[in-house]
Parts: sequence; structure tokens; C-alpha cells
Amino acid sequence: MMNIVRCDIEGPLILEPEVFGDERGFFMESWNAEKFAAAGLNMAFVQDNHSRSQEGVLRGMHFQNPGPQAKLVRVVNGAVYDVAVDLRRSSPTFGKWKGVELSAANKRIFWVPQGFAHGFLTLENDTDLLYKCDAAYTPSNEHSLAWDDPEVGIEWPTQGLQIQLSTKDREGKSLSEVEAFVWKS
Ligand SMILES: Cc1cn([C@H]2C[C@H](O)[C@@H](COP(=O)(O)OP(=O)(O)O[C@H]3O[C@@H](C)C(=O)[C@@H](O)[C@H]3O)O2)c(=O)[nH]c1=O
Repeated sequence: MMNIVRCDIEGPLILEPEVFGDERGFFMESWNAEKFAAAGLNMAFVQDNHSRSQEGVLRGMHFQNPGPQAKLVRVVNGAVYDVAVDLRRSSPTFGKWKGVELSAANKRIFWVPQGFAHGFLTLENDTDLLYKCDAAYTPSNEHSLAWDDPEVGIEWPTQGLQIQLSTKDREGKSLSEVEAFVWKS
């Protein structure tokens, strides 16, 4: 049985799949349409992504609008601190964030619904992060919320890490600047 942990923000979920270990290694279902639908995750994925990052890489906080993407995120090598920021304009938790450690060891899967900005900080070298998306990548609709926006105030576990950002993410915007682009529902 998969364990489902709800968050204090309505929407994101932490999924803890059942892991079957034996002398060969382990087996787990990382996605099962019927079982995940029973948990309310009833969607058609259209894209699977894989990124590898070195320790201290911070990618985010990204969102698309129009064309919002829900994401099902997991780590198969290494570890990340993964964060979702609620950018649903009419949500009572607009601007609030949820962070969770995802690792090859804990095998947690993070469900980030549509209308959230998503990003992560890599805690180990050669961290492989896989995620499924329910809408295609459309770069012209993509926006970057600054990872360190003081109004959002994400508490990143940066201690001892040399943070590396893409050019795009160094130019991330503040919450008030991206507010014009967020999902209205
Ligand atoms: C995201 C993406 C990128 N690309 C290309 C564009 C670019 O040349 C190269 C690297 O893109 P980026 O710098 O945007 O990659 P990255 O910073 O890893 O972007 C990702 O960050 C995480 C936090 C997310 O949530 C994702 O949705 C996505 O935005 O890959 C695609 O072809 N398809 C895609 O779906």
C-alpha cells in the first residue's frame, strides 16, 4: 500500500510507495494509473523529464501559464530538497511553500499540482531527478520566480553548499512581479 502524506497547503502530496526488497535489490511501482487515481491523481501525462545535477545546483522556481504543468517528481540517484510554491491566485495559501527531501534512499514521490512554481536544490553530486508532466513544455509561457524571494521566504538547506544557478534563474522575479502571470483559478 502506498502511503499518502497531505501537506498544510491543499494540493501537493508526498507519496511513499510500497518498496519490495529482496536479495536481488528492490521493486516498486513509481506510477500506476489506477492506484494513483484512487488518491485523486487522475491525469494524463504527456512528458517525462530527466535532469542530472551536481551538488549545490538550484533549478527553479519555474511555472508555465498559460499551459500550467502538474509534476510528479522523484529522485533515483542522490538527493534534493524539492519545493512547490502555491501561485493559485484565489488560493488561501497563495505565496506559501512546501519543501520535502526526495532521495534515492527514501524513494518519496512529490506531487506538484498545476498552478504551483517548482524548484529544487541538489544535496549530492550526480543527482538524477525524474518527473512526469501533464502538459507539454512551452518555453514562451515559462516564468521564473526567484528562488530567494524574501516575500516567499523558502528555507533552503544551503549550509555548506556553493549554489549554482542558470542564467535564467539568476534573473528570477519577485512574487509581486510574477503575480500578473499566475494562474487565476
Ligand atoms: C524543461 C525543458 C527544457 N528543455 C531544454 C531547454 C534548454 O535548452 C534545456 C535546459 O532547460 P532549463 O534550463 O529550463 O532546465 P531546468 O532548469 O532543469 O528546468 C526545469 O526545472 C524544474 C525545476 C522544473 O520544474 C521543470 O519543469 C523545468 O522548468 O533543456 C526542453 O527541451 N524541454 C523541457 O521540457
